Amino acid sequence: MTDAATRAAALLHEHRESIDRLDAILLYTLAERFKHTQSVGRLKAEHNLPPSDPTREAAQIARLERLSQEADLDPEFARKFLTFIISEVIRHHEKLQK
Ligand SMILES: O=C(O)C(=O)C[C@]1(C(=O)O)C=C[C@@H](O)C=C1
Repeated sequence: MTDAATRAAALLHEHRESIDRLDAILLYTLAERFKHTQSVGRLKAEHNLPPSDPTREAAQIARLERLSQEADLDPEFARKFLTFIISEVIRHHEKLQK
């Protein structure tokens, strides 16, 4: 291997270590979020509240779009990501209401 290729391989390894560390953070963060939403789902089921709350979602999306601009992340990606997670949460809430 040339020096340049060795340096590139070392850099790739470092980036991949960071990526693995960040993926773990994302996963644990998501698990913690789901613990809170499970509690919300139980509360909603106990009090006959609807699984989804579009007003709350609109506020969350607006906030995330603002944050993603500050964080230099594509706001459209942030919106799709949150919408994907919330749709899974709503599915869990609906199951609790059956
Ligand atoms: O805050 C709520 O009411 C929730 O049920 C949680 C949550 C979310 O995952 O953030 C999920 C569904 C609602 O439509 C809005 C928000």
